[in-house]
Amino acid sequence: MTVKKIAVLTSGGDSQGMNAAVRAVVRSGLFHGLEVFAVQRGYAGLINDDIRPMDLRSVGDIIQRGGTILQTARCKEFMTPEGQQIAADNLRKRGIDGLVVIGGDGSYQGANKLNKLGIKTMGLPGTIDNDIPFTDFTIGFDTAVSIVVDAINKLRDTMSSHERSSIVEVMGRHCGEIALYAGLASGAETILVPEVPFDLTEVSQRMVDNFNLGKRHSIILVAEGVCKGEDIATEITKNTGIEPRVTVLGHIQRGGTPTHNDRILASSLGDFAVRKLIEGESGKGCGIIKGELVLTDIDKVVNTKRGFNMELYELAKRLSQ
Ligand SMILES: Nc1ncnc2c1ncn2[C@@H]1O[C@H](COP(=O)(O)OP(=O)(O)O)[C@@H](O)[C@H]1O
Ligand SMILES: O=P(O)(O)OC[C@H]1O[C@](O)(COP(=O)(O)O)[C@@H](O)[C@@H]1O
Ligand SMILES: [Mg+2]
Repeated sequence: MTVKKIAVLTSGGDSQGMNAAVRAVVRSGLFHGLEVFAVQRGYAGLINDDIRPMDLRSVGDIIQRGGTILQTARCKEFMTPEGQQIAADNLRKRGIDGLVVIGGDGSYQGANKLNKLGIKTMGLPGTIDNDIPFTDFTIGFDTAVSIVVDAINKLRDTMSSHERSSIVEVMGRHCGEIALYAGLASGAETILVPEVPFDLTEVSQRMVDNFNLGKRHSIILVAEGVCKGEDIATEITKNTGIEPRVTVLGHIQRGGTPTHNDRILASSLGDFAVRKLIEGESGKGCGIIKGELVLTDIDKVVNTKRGFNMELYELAKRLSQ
């Protein structure tokens, strides 16, 4: 049986493009004759029954906005079977039989639980971390990388004027994708990610060699999942006497207007999720692989670790000599 009433929520860390995805789900659902509801504050809103009907105008003027108009939450209560049951019951009592969850790997775990409780659930990859498998990119990643690259451009100006080295700590909870892409795009000499072991003595020596080779500055990009940028700086100073300046970009990476890539990805995936729900699919994660929209069992998505692109990593290393 196909769905008649669906809901959409955003969960976990917000990401640029979540609004574009909400807009796509609402407008595509209405276009196909469904009733569409929005849940405020992710899974917390499901438990608190904070659910409202949406119309075409409720998602006007949001495609260009960062953050999420539906707000988001990290909800402990939803981690319990009792919380999940309340959430499913609140949807059911309104006759809502389909749910689109826009969030990261944690939110996918929650979507999987709701699917097992009989709610037809679709996951949309919304996180800056790009840590979800079975999609080349997550919504927000492109914008976050652009922000990091822009910041490094600025740092280069001052660092090269002083012939200094810079350590930039970027987000990525257990995942080095932001560091990898931003590092390659900004010409960082060293990229430190949780997926690849490294030796700080070698990293320190590389910095010294770079200056001896005539470089006027040196950039180390470290994913927060490795350690704090300050810890790397302390170690480098101990090894070499060089005093790198540390910049922690923090939540700046999660704000601002989404790039056109993120808006297009969000629009395509939001519409895809709705069409697949109508076709009777459920318990799937939506993704894009080599330009093609794909569905993968959400059970498989949450039980698979995303692979790391060693080719790009090696390329960044070769080109930053
Ligand atoms: N194993 C799980 N079972 C049920 N719900 C979960 C699980 N893991 C996470 N969630 C829910 O998803 C929310 C968002 O997850 P989180 O990891 O914080 O962000 P993200 O989805 O961006 O990775 C959590 O606060 C929790 O409510
Ligand atoms: O916003 P918070 O709660 O400080 O969380 C920070 C975390 O959220 C992220 O920005 C996004 O991660 P999630 O998608 O898992 O929420 C991580 O890169 C970062 O570690
Ligand atoms: Mg996550």
